[in-house]
Amino acid sequence: MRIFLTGGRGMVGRNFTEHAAAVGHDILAPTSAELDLLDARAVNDWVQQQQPDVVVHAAGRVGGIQANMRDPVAFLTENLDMGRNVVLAARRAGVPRLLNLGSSCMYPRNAPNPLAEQTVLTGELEPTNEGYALAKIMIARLCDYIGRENPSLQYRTLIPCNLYGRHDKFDPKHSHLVPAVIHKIHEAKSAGRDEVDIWGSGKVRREFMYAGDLADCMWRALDHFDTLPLYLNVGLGSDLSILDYYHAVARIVGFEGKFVHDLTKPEGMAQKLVDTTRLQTWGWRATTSLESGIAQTYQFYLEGRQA
Ligand SMILES: NC(=O)c1ccc[n+]([C@@H]2O[C@H](COP(=O)([O-])OP(=O)(O)OC[C@H]3O[C@@H](n4cnc5c(N)ncnc54)[C@H](OP(=O)(O)O)[C@@H]3O)[C@@H](O)[C@H]2O)c1
Ligand SMILES: C[C@@H]1O[C@H](OP(=O)(O)OP(=O)(O)OC[C@H]2O[C@@H](n3cnc4c(=O)[nH]c(N)nc43)[C@H](O)[C@@H]2O)[C@@H](O)[C@H](O)[C@@H]1O
Repeated sequence: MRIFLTGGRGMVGRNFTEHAAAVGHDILAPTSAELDLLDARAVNDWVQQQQPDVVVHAAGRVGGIQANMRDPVAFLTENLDMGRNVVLAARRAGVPRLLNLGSSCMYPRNAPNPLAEQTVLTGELEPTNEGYALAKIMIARLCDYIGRENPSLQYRTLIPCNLYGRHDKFDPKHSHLVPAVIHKIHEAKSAGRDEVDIWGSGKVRREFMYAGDLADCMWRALDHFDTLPLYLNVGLGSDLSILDYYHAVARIVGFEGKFVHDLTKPEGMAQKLVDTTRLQTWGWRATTSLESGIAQTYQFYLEGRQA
């Protein structure tokens, strides 16, 4: 396959290109410096020229709860503009297949957990990431509409739960929970501190999948494109409390100190667990345990610090 991968240098993109299934495929993955996805004309020209068999849209402005709260304008407009430019360029060039990456933030804050695909757009969104979620919903819907108008174009959306893994972002300004906790606990241990702060009560729940598993699912999606529903949740089907993640990282890093709660920090959704019924019927499940995923991510973090 000749694949146009956006976001090829990001966490999802790198896990996708590093997967064993990537061997033998022609993956075109320009960086943002080579192709700015905010530039509609450049994206159109590029797709027309390259004529890929499939587009995998894994670029975006992505970050944890605080980054989303700090910069809702950029999270909305950049994700909307990139998505629109990529999807419309694919349609204009007649690219028959497109795999779009959504996010579990697309679900209403009060939708019943586990979050089923048909509950998108049935209620108000979580305010801490509303801008990002709005953009994600619009691009997923754009993909639906295109398929309705032209059934020969199969544009599908995967809706992953929270992710972590190799090539994650560890800078506290942008990081999601798991890389943030790895960085905090490693720093505390290295400095001989016996206390680490947890944002919030530690009681809210999250479902974190290893990005290598998502990459495996994406490759299966490309190999079985005809069987993909319009929206497909990609998750583990189980979640843990924030405190559980702190304990899991502490075990791997070897930190024996205590945790204190910073209740001034935001908590976001109380729970965000995706319904995996459709995923199971489709025939895929994640295989990396939390311990193994955190150990591999911590190894990656340590290599980055030595470099
Ligand atoms: N991380 C998660 O927890 C999570 C969970 C659910 C869904 N997702 C979805 O998965 C996808 C990938 O996320 P990720 O975690 O891999 O993000 P990431 O690591 O932040 O990577 C984002 C990528 O987008 C590219 N990009 C940003 N602005 C661009 C622009 N103007 N032009 C071209 N490329 C641009 C960046 O390219 P350069 O590096 O070349 O600048 C980067 O490679 C996103 O759609 C995200 O919403 C992520
Ligand atoms: C998948 C992502 O979900 C994101 O929501 P969301 O799960 O709350 O994003 P995260 O930042 O991964 O997780 C936030 C949850 O972890 C708690 N938490 C505890 N300690 C920390 C810490 O040190 N750093 C961080 N970041 N959180 C921490 C935080 O209170 C909140 O309940 C969206 O904002 C994004 O748009 C994205 O879609």
